[in-house]
Amino acid sequence: MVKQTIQIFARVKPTSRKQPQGIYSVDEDEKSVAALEIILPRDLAEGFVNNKRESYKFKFQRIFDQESKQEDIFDIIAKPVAESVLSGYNGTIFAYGQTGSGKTFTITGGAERYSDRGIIPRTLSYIFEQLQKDSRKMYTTHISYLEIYNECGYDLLDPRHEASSLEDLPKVTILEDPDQNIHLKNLSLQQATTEEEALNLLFLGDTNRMIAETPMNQASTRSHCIFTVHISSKEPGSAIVRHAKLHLVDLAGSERVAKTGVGGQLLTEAKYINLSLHYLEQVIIALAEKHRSHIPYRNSMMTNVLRDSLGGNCMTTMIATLSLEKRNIDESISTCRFAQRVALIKNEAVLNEEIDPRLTIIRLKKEIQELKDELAIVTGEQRTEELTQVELDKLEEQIRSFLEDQDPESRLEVGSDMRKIHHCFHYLKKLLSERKIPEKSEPSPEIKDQDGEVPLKEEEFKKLRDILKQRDNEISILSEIPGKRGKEQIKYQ
Ligand SMILES: Nc1ncnc2c1ncn2[C@@H]1O[C@H](COP(=O)(O)OP(=O)(O)OP(=O)(O)O)[C@@H](O)[C@H]1O
Repeated sequence: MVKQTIQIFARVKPTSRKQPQGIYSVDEDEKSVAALEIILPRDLAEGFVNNKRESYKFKFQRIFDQESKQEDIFDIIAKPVAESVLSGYNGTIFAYGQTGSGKTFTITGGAERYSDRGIIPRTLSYIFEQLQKDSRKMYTTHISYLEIYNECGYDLLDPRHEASSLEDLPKVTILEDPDQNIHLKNLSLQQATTEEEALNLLFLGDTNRMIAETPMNQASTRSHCIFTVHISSKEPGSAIVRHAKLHLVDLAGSERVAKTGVGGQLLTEAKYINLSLHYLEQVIIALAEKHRSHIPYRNSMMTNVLRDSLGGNCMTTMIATLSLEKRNIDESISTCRFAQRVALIKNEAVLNEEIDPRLTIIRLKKEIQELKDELAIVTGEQRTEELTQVELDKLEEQIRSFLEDQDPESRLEVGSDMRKIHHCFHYLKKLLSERKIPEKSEPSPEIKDQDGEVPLKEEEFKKLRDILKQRDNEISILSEIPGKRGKEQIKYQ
């Protein structure tokens, strides 16, 4: 088991306009962590969150400033997570930040240059490279791509996506088993045997992804997307299979509704996004609190799906994307605050191992066959599953002649074949049930007298009474004739 708090990183998006001096500073000198200081411009400070403060300082594992390359992001953030997924642990990387701060650029990448490839294509490339190198194990890789839009789940890899409108597509729903494991109904798992196949699935999903335009961002994604790589591994000959999932999550923009200046459908979307991010925040607050027993995962689809990634069996990393321009200062501070809370959450990642039932059946079948072969050598006859009809008839004939035999010493010899022994009992039971079994006569209970002695039977009693009577007579005769008494006495001596 690996116990670890959620790792938090910050990435600052390059600004197109000339950046006013002193909006933020990065302090990398601190030993294990880096600090990002956001300095409030004088004209903004008044009426802001806390107008007495002039700056806000936030700690991160590392801060990627405007010049950082996609390659650095992969090497430092994603590669260690991909490595632990290859060893059998669950992993999650999620990007959180306001619209246009670079979440999609970081997770998926930009389409213009090859070097702009983001975490997903680079991770796929790395994973397949490692799988090819490792000949000790057999691996299977599947991809799923889930979009959560207005609290409903959609399968981005559903081939009907292009032909149907979103409402006509089957919704992905959450099922919970008795062990509280989450299963997603209607979310397909597509096998990918090569990097190319996996990349094609990513492109297919991205094409299907919901895109809407807002005044703030010309191509802003209004949904949460979870790209998942499922890896199973097994050593040849072993029945133990390891399963690990890697969630790469691009959340919808975290900005507050009021600022985006949208209405109608987009306002509805924004409310849903805000609500689900609010629930995400609630889960994170609950997890960060000590001794809190109830975590409100069930409030939204996203927190349900990411249940393991937040406070569960997973190694999780968050990337706070920041667009540190003057107009975005408040959103940037709120993103950093969110990250500080996330950093308090402890996860416990365990190796996800299970015994493959199919392989166990194959192994047991092989073992049974070997035992049958051994038995056939010892008994000289090939053992089949059931006794044949000829064998059954012969056995029943044997039982009947045993029952008819009057010799008390006679025996029923069927050998050590358990199938024959069982059949004997069944057959005897059948015979007994067909015949009327006489009811047993109850023996008369022995009645004890007051002294606890068992009374004599009537015949014995009669005999003894007669003897007693005879003795009485003799005594009375002897006592009547005194001379005769002495004579008798002499006679007995
Ligand atoms: N680090 C970066 N380097 C160069 N361009 C970037 C960087 N980050 C973002 N961009 C560009 O900024 C624009 C907005 O970025 P992106 O679409 O990734 O934002 P987002 O946070 O995903 O927004 P949304 O919430 O709408 O999904 C894109 O054109 C993207 O190419």
